[in-house]
Amino acid sequence: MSGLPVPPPLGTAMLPAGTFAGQVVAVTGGGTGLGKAIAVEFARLGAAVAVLSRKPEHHAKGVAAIEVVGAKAGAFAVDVRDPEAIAVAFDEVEAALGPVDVLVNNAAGNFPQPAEDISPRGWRAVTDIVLDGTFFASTEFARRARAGGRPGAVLNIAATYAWTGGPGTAHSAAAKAGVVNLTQSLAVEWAPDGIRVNGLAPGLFPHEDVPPQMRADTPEGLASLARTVPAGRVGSPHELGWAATFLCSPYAAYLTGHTLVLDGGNWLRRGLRMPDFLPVREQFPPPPDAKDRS
Ligand SMILES: CCCCCCC/C=C/C(=O)SCCNC(=O)CCNC(=O)[C@H](O)C(C)(C)COP(=O)(O)OP(=O)(O)OC[C@H]1O[C@@H](n2cnc3c(N)ncnc32)[C@H](O)[C@@H]1OP(=O)(O)O
Ligand SMILES: NC(=O)C1=CN([C@@H]2O[C@H](COP(=O)(O)OP(=O)(O)OC[C@H]3O[C@@H](n4cnc5c(N)ncnc54)[C@H](OP(=O)(O)O)[C@@H]3O)[C@@H](O)[C@H]2O)C=CC1
Repeated sequence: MSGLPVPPPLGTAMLPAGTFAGQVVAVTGGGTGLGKAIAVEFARLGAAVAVLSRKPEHHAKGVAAIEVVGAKAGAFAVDVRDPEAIAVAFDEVEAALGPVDVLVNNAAGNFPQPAEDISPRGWRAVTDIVLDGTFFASTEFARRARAGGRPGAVLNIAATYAWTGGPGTAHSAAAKAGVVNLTQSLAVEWAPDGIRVNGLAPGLFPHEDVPPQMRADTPEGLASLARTVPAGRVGSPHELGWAATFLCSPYAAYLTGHTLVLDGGNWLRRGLRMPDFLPVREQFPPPPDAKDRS
């Protein structure tokens, strides 16, 4: 045995068919990577899915992937850093598909860089998208659900370095830590309204849309990444979709305020004896065309 068993293939149902029939699910950043995989799993279970993000080319990819599994889809232009634009996008989703029942806060920005090299605008871009964007979208969702007397579910996509921090991720890790904490505050505030708020923290889930600095493109690169994980492999995006649909489903009706880690045991692998320490500047050397911010 060289690790944990492999999962069933893409397309295998985990929850009963129609679990989200008649529901509208909004996924921020649902046109690429993990957001797209999550959107597709909701669609497979009967939801109409709204993709909320900035770029038309990502809208087209998300809608195509959702429609392929036979579900209704729509794409709506929004920058989650702008609360007024979020309100407009929710109006548009309601007009096109109906009121949102499930919100997945998946949109993120990230670029690995030593902390002292992150410019103020770079810091704000990442933390505004990840933490402020999650807050703005969640509160817009909850105000509408409460006004309509509808229950609902919010799922916040975190990362395992939310608990540990880590080299090259000062901005992203701080923002994700805020997201995990926000998940807990909103869960307790909104439980009386029938709104559950949970989180999902992925480990290593490489895919074609992740920015070049965070990619493992070659088979050798992927194999070497897999060897770093106790499970012996990286995650498949549809596995994240299964966890996401479970957390937002009626089968998790008593589960709120929890952030589930899905990482093949990776964040627990620290031992008494570790590989030689590699300083952040050796892990993430500046690209040749990097701006000189000194
Ligand atoms: C190997 C397996 C995978 C491992 C994954 C590990 C964990 C992954 C976690 C993730 O979150 S993956 C998600 C990553 N996805 C994205 O980042 C996609 C979207 N990204 C963006 O849109 C940009 O990168 C952005 C910067 C986050 C936001 O874009 P925006 O248009 O608002 O900003 P800009 O005006 O372009 O830039 C603002 C500011 O940021 C600086 N900056 C941008 N990119 C970089 C970079 N690569 N390196 C250094 N600095 C960067 C940019 O220069 C601006 O600052 P100033 O120059 O004006 O000071
Ligand atoms: N891939 C991995 O291994 C890991 C990923 N994660 C998390 O998983 C989630 C998905 O990441 P992943 O799929 O890998 O990355 P992607 O880069 O593929 O996805 C990021 C998405 O966010 C959207 N987005 C970015 N900025 C904004 C904004 N200002 N407003 C609205 N949408 C925005 C982008 O769409 P657009 O450009 O159209 O706006 C894009 O679809 C993120 O929360 C990430 O932090 C966590 C740990 C590991």
